[in-house]
Amino acid sequence: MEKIIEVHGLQKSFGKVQAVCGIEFCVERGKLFAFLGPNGAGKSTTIDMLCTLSRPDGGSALIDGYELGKEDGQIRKSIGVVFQDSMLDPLLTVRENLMTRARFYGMGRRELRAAVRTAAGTADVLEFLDRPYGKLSGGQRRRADIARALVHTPKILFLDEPTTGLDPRTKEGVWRTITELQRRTGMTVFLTTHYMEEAAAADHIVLLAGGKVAAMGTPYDLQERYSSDRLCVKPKKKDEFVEFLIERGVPFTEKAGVFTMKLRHTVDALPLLQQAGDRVESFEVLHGSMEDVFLNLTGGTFQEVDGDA
Ligand SMILES: Nc1ncnc2c1ncn2[C@@H]1O[C@H](COP(=O)(O)OP(=O)(O)OP(=O)(O)O)[C@@H](O)[C@H]1O
Repeated sequence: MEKIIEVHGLQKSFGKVQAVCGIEFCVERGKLFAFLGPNGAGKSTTIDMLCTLSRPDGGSALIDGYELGKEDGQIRKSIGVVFQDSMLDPLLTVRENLMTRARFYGMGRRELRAAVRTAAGTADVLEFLDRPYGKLSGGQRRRADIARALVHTPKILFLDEPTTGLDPRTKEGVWRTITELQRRTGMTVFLTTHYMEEAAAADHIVLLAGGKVAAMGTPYDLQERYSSDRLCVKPKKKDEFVEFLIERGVPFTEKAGVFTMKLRHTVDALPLLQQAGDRVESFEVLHGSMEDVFLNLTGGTFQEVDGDA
């Protein structure tokens, strides 16, 4: 697979605060890449450096084959960026905003109109193209922000928390726009998000904590390594079930009459349930989630999860 972003030992400090501490990672071309981490982990600082907005203190990065710090003009042509705070003029219509942006790229009149039409179609803003940006709803604004970032058909689209602050339905709509545009155009999308269901849809994840890479991999890899499935059992007789678990040395927790046991693999529930037989009134197997991965890795203990059952 071809790498479109390669980051080596990137560092940035603000006074005594080491925001980014020598991170290393790659992003493959055409993928949906999620950059995760708790507040203050260093995500925005990293994005600012990769987007040529702030100068790294050390390390290097190649973006679409161009060297950060030496070929920044080329990098700016290769990327589109949607920041947490919008850059559009509230008094201008969406079309006027997009035209203004497109002029930066030295397009001729015809090319300009076509670029605006394509970006508007891709980001699903055609319906309100001639309305002032300041009069749009939160979800419409986010789509217009995305259209602005697409106007010069970038190879990489950076989205810094694109769905934060939107109601669940609007969030779902904006998220659909992003995933559809990524699938249709094959564009590389570099996303930061605090929503784990969005992260779970990514092709690859890098999780940052305290300015360092805490983990990386596919959502599946991370869930396998840093979360565990759980078997929850409601027994017929509590005392008998406790005895059964202790006899077999199975660690458990109990809350309101429901016993929870960690599983290394989902199928490990089967022998335990078979042995427990009619001691069990009801049960369910809960799968490890990206939420668990995030909490395990950012809770201060960077330990791989051990299955206990
Ligand atoms: N311009 C700045 N001046 C001083 N400190 C800064 C500056 N920008 C960021 N920091 C500090 O650097 C650290 C990383 O911040 P950053 O904004 O990159 O985190 P983040 O992962 O993007 O967080 P969030 O999820 O809240 O957006 C934090 O401790 C922050 O306070």
